[in-house]
Amino acid sequence: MIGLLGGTFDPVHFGHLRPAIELLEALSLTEVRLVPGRLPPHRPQPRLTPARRRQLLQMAVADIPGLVVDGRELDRIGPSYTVDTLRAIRDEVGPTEPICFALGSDAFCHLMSWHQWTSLTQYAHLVILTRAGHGGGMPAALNDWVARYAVQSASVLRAEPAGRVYRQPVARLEISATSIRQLFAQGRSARGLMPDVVWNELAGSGEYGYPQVST
Ligand SMILES: Nc1ncnc2c1ncn2[C@@H]1O[C@H](COP(=O)(O)OP(=O)(O)OP(=O)(O)O)[C@@H](O)[C@H]1O
Ligand SMILES: O=C(O)c1ccc[n+]([C@@H]2O[C@H](COP(=O)([O-])O)[C@@H](O)[C@H]2O)c1
Repeated sequence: MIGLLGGTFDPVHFGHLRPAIELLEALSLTEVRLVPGRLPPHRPQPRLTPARRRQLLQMAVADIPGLVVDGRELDRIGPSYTVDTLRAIRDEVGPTEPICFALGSDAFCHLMSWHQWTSLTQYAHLVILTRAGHGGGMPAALNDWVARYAVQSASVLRAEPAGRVYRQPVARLEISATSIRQLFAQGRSARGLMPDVVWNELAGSGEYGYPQVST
């Protein structure tokens, strides 16, 4: 059973990595693939280029067994729709291998606006990760939909290739890429919020406006 965590990763931080590691262990996954999007369909375009976000992600996971980068969305032209990614991965792994697509509870709340959202569970299970600072607010219609597919035991995920919704509690880390970009823009340190190798790279390059040049 493999896991996927899609995102913008602008930049990657411990709020991505720690939940991914906990997911790997809790569901005994063979691997968790971090899948950076090239052209997020739903938000302002990332500050860093696709190539740079891929490079930083690769640096971040280099020493973490079980976490790998899947760059297929960066290599694809057009909006990075998750349904296209899941369909492609399903074709690769075959019809029986369970796939778990994980997403934070904040992202999950917007699921009904995603491209062909009802088809997502044709290809994968959806795993909702608890996210600090996000107090719920799931639309009633989505709540009803979840109730039809939700399972309480991870063993059910293993027994079927796709089609279920599961909640995985993970460490509540109040870290976001938005707040990290703000720290950089203010010339403040973001050390400790991401692997040192990523921090050193970003701090040294002046990306996100760091350090501020005083006039
Ligand atoms: N601190 C966190 N805890 C749990 N899940 C998280 C956390 N940060 C991000 N995620 C989840 O990881 C996935 C990718 O997130 P993304 O790359 O957009 O990071 P972000 O910090 O939310 O970025 P931004 O602040 O730019 O929106 C999403 O499913 C998101 O919900
Ligand atoms: O497919 C869609 O229409 C769609 C709409 C919004 C978000 N997503 C996916 O949700 C994941 C988390 O997105 P984000 O905004 O937190 O980076 C990422 O894999 C996105 O591609 C996908």
